Amino acid sequence: MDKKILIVEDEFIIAKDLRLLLERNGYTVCGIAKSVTEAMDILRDQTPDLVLLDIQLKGNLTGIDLAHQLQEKAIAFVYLSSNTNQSVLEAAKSTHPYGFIVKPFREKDVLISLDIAHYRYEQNRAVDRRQRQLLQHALDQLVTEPIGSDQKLLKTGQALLPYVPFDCLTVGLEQPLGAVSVNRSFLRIGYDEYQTAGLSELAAITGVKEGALTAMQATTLVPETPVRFVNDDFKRICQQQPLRKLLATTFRLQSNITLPLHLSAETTLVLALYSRSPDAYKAEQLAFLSCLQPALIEVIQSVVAEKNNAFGEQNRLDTQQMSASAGTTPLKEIIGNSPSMVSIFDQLTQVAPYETSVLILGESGTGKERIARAIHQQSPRHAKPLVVVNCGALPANLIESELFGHEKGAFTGAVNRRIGKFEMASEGTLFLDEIGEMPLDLQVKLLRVLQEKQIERVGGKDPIKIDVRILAATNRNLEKEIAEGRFRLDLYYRLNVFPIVLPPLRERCDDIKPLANHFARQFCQQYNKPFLGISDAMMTELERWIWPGNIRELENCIEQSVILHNALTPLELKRPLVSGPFVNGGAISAHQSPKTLLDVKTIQEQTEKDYLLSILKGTRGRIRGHGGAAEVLNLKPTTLESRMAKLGIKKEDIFD
Ligand SMILES: Nc1ncnc2c1ncn2[C@@H]1O[C@H](COP(=O)(O)OP(=O)(O)OP(=O)(O)O)[C@@H](O)[C@H]1O
Repeated sequence: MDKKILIVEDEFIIAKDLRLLLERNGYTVCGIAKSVTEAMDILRDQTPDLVLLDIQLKGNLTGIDLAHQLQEKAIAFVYLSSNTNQSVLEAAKSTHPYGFIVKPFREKDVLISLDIAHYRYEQNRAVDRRQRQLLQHALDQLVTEPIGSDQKLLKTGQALLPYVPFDCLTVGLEQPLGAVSVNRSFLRIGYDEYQTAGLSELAAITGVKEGALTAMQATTLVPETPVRFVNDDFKRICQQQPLRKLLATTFRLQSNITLPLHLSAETTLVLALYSRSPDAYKAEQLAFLSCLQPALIEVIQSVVAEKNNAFGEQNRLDTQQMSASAGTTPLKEIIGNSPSMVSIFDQLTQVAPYETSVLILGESGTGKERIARAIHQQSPRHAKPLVVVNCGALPANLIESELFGHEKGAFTGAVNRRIGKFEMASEGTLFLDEIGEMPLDLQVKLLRVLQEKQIERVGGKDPIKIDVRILAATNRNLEKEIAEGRFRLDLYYRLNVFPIVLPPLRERCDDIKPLANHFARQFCQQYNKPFLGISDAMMTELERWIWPGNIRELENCIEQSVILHNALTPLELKRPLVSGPFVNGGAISAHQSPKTLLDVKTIQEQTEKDYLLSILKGTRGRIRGHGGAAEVLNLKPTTLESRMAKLGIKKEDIFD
């Protein structure tokens, strides 16, 4: 075996037992630490293959704090705990452990968990190597591709996208004097659609003059090495760098990786990837990009060589919508172009080719099964079956034989031998829908099957090897289920290797229109009726509704309208949506994400209008003098009046 393990456990007896157990099975225990400080001391001299990590430790710091350090060092770790507190679980989950062993544990559980952790670690490394090779190849090809500079920069970003997804990519060149100019920004507005902005365009969108933008650029320091800013670090860097803050607020960006590419002794090109998720970027992704710096430098040098003035002089207002494949998604049957769906497509494309288990989470009717089907379709197993099991719909006494099969005579009524779903899905994919509904005793059996990769038919004697990829879904909050004792922590960790969280339809209003058109076209075809579009009135109603039943409810509503519609006119809503809360007031609501730069401006103006109105209401419409709105806002009264006129704020709005 010859693998080095570090045990971080403050209970002496457990730590000693673990040491004996591991050594008995050929592992080397390179140390036992009772606290994070002791563990860090050991890690200064030793690099273990894996760390067994208790969550509650002696001292102020917990195992979760150490996990963050281990992540940075790319050392695999497995939690060892009996803690089922929901917030602790959430925090532990966010550190992406390689496994979770629940105390008290059996020797076999520990050994299997370690095997799985090593396997996953090796697999991750192999995937990483393969991804790097593929990307290296794609970048090498780009060097000689005869395309324009913007297109080449964008294609460079697109090549990175499956490995390091982004919502906005900025490319800037550090001038010999030290100032950086953000010369090109590519804002992602669809799965494969981008809007390009130069410096002057950025000035137009943000309302900050070009001169002021240039001044902000001058204060933006270029990092020497690649850096990553997530969560609070991102907020902090935005406070220090006004240009970053401006980009972040304008495009709602929340995390970033910045990659300095040193083209020569004096010239550095800065490539920055931004995401709308606060913790989009992991340490591994930073390491991954760092390794690719030489290949990226070559591509950029080819751009600079082909078009020497590509950066310095091309900052004209230049709005372009660039699209590699005209707004299509990778999966035609999954409709959605909102930023959250684009992010789901990115995750799906990332995980589909591998053997990784995927846990799909989301409210009922958000499309979990559809995503599972798409993962199977995009995987190397697509020619083999996808078997779907609804764990919630099976009677408890039948579920075991349904999953694992049974031998003839195994129980009353078992007149023939029967193959279970695991065997049916052989070499394919098994989708365990509603996994949160599975009875506890079966969860234990399922975990063993997943770990040992073999099943036993009910009433059978010999184990049968299985080769199945597992996808699971639930609309339940599994952390809460665990905290309340209805779901096993270790099974959760086994399944939750790659979670995909589907947002409800009310959080992605941008998708309502394309989905409605898609369903209307589909049902018109099914009911043999002409499709002449959806009336504006109906679309407005659809976009205002909060959709408690999600996509399935929208689908039913459209079907009903198609059935009841018999005129050669656009589709109308035949039955009103039952009264309820509306979400959207105007053309672009706060719930919608900006799709174009114009949308960004509209949202900004709306926000400003709302803000000014709230102040004006507070001062009962008084603008001038002591306690007036101008004083509150620290503006000249004439400036405030002209802003009000520009935003169309009238007296009636203040007193309505
Ligand atoms: N993005 C999408 N594009 C087109 N149709 C979709 C999309 N998402 C879901 N649907 C449709 O909406 C309906 C509900 O989807 P699905 O059954 O996948 O949801 P679910 O989350 O698995 O629901 P449940 O939790 O109730 O099992 C289905 O008819 C599906 O075809």
